[in-house]
Amino acid sequence: MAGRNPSIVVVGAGVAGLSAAKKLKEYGFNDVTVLEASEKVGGRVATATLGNTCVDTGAQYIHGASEKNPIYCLLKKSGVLNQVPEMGTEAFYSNNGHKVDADFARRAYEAGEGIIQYRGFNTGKSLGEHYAEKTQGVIDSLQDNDKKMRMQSVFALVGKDMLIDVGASDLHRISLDSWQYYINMGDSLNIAGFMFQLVDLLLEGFPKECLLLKREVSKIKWDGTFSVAPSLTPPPHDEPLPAHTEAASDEKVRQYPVCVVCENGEEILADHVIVTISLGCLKAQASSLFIPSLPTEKMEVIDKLCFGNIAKIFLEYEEAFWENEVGSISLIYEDDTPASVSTNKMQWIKNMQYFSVLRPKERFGNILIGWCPGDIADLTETMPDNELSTAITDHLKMFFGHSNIPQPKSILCTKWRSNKFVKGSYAFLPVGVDVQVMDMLAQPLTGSRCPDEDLQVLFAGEATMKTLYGTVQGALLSGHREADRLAAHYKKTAAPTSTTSLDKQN
Ligand SMILES: Cc1cc2nc3c(=O)[nH]c(=O)nc-3n(C[C@H](O)[C@H](O)[C@H](O)COP(=O)(O)OP(=O)(O)OC[C@H]3O[C@@H](n4cnc5c(N)ncnc54)[C@H](O)[C@@H]3O)c2cc1C
Repeated sequence: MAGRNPSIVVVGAGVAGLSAAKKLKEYGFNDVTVLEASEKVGGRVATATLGNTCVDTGAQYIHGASEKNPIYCLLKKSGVLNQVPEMGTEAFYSNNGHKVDADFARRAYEAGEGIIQYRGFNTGKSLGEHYAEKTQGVIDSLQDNDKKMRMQSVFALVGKDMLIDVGASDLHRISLDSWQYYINMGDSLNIAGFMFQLVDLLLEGFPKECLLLKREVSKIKWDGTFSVAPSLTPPPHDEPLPAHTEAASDEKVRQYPVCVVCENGEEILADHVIVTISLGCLKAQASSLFIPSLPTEKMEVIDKLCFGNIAKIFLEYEEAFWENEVGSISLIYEDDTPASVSTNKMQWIKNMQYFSVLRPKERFGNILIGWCPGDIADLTETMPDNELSTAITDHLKMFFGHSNIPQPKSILCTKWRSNKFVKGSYAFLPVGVDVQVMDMLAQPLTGSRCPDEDLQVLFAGEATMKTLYGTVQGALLSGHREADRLAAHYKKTAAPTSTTSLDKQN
């Protein structure tokens, strides 16, 4: 196969799919087709309109805003980061209707973060077990009962926020060893309202005709021999149609090992397919999507890994009821304890403890984003807007200690779990599963005729990166990894481009 111009299909136009396609083009592969099921590109980097504003319904933080992070570098180079405002201050309120001393809350919060961000190495324990044990140690060491209570409630807040970071419903389900290979690229930077520009940057220079929207892939047939008559063989997208010559009609029938079938009946033959659909979609469809079926080990990994969910609830107000410099509002239940950090659908509102402010006001108006995790996010997706709006308003009134908090003029709740083409937010590692299984998910499938050489089905996407899963940079680098794999296969080297220097860091 080496020596011929391979046909490569990329399934999914999220960050992983787009970055794979862009990198393949940079390597000089010129028969690359991206098939995207929905009518938009970007996947979990997404926007929606609220009032007159465009909001990021998916990713909005650069986790690790440093030169080590290719997303940070890309957005910095393009000037996007110059538009991002300061984060703003943190405000804390208690369910007694009082403001909590921000210095105390911040210090207690940092102490809790120090404990919860522990990286376990083959402990086999849950994050919940570890967190309850270590925070109890700190609380026991305090003399003052009032301080014990206050500290405990902030530790619980840290635990609840962690559920949002992971997309889970219970700290006891999350493996303490989740981050043993994780690359810490630095502090997080909130770029709410600006993340989507990343998608435009990834699309730059990518031929539009190679990107096919509303193409839901329903079958990936591999390890076969598929062919079209020579005259029907489609030319690479950026080449003109060949003149119909003697040589062309003498050409042998070209054979491909892969046939990608779309829901609309279209079939695209390929030498390689890079599958970038989410773990949530793999869980739902892997058993019927691939013909022949995926190997048992890969199916087991898909089954074992968890795919969480979070909801972002955008609340737009006529006037802000928070102070101008505030960037986030945290709500503390005084009787919460770190040992009890898990969700309870009957009391779902108790997991609406974190609100970020969409800044700057001049650009976005008065918008708060309420966040909630796991099964609470699943629940809010199903709730009518007016019910959500009333419950959240009453909740805020209780914490702010006054009744003149208005109803939002508009509300928008994300629906990632019910999104057929995503089915949740991001992957997480449950207790008892070794994070190295993500390497198995990333393992390509080779044809049975020539297993050492015949790369056919490749896998990218955030859940295939044990060092960076759940992030945009994880998705981007997984796409590059698979493009590099094909380039190595064909012994190609990348043409020097603007993004190449970023990739070298990895
Ligand atoms: C609410 C939310 C907040 C987040 N916040 C952050 C954050 O602040 N920072 C951060 O770094 N990360 C964040 N993430 C995670 C980050 O967005 C993802 O890790 C990343 O975008 C995943 O990219 P991907 O390409 O792997 O997958 P996806 O974005 O899911 O792309 C897969 C694509 O495949 C398409 N597809 C699915 N099925 C088919 C099919 N059968 N045929 C064809 N196409 C198909 C989908 O439509 C989709 O476009 C967040 C995610 C969510 C949901």
